Amino acid sequence: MAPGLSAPGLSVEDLSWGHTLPGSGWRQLFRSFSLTCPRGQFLVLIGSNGSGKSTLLNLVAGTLPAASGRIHLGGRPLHRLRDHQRARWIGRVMQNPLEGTCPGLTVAENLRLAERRHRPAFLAGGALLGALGGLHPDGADRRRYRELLGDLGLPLADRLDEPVGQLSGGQRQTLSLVMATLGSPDLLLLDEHTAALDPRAEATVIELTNRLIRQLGTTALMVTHSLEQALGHGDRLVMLHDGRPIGDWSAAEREALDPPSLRAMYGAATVKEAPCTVHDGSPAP
Ligand SMILES: Nc1ncnc2c1ncn2[C@@H]1O[C@H](COP(=O)(O)OP(=O)(O)OP(=O)(O)O)[C@@H](O)[C@H]1O
Repeated sequence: MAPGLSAPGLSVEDLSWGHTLPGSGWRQLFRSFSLTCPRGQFLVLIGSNGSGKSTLLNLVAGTLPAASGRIHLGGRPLHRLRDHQRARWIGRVMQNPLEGTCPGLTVAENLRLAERRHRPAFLAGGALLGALGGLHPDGADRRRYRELLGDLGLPLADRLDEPVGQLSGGQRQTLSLVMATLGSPDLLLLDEHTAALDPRAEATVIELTNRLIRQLGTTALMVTHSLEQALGHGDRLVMLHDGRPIGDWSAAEREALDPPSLRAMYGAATVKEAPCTVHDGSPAP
């Protein structure tokens, strides 16, 4: 388990959110949902289709407004911040490699863009000033990026001037991950970020994911459908069903599980009811 796990990380309290169903029905997906992750915890989220995994990430990221509830990150009330303020503290990688990067811009320009997102423009004397200059990376930027990518052992270090549209899906997802973690965000949200990759690229991206999370001490929520990933990565595994946590295991407790036992739990009929509130990865009573 990562060090410093007693510091405040992510806290979701009493979250409610629902959606209309085809026709005129209503489904209350999250009802008084709470989840606490100490700082630096790497939490893996699994669950059947429609169980609310991506929605939970969207609610935490603020891209979907919650009907009610409070979300704090490192003690900051995320639910009260504006989008650009939240973006400073949260890095995110989506499932589709095309979503996290701008294909027409080069690798260096994409990195520059990500850097600016984490340190947005500010007002001084009535004028809007870019905290880090323009979009075009200068010599110092390029040296920094080459060093960063080189230190991470990524061949992208030699491809700074290539348009991102020319990279493979795996390379784009690698770049998305580096971009998402560039400003050392307090929270990293990973939404099935390896699902569209071939096994080799998946292994590269998941290894880099582990390394970056540990290096930066970032709290992370990773959604996956891969039971192998769920059983092999992270400090804690939570299973959602119908907007409720129905399993919550520490890395040590997870060792008693295997893919067939997890798969069996996906069927609601075989699932033991669990309370809506889970804290710190301790086993549900
Ligand atoms: N913005 C939205 N408006 C209305 N309904 C939504 C919205 N976002 C999600 N939903 C609905 O909420 C439910 C949960 O969706 P969600 O994408 O969170 O599931 P999931 O667990 O991530 O599933 P999957 O594994 O298939 O990606 C679904 O029924 C979905 O249709």
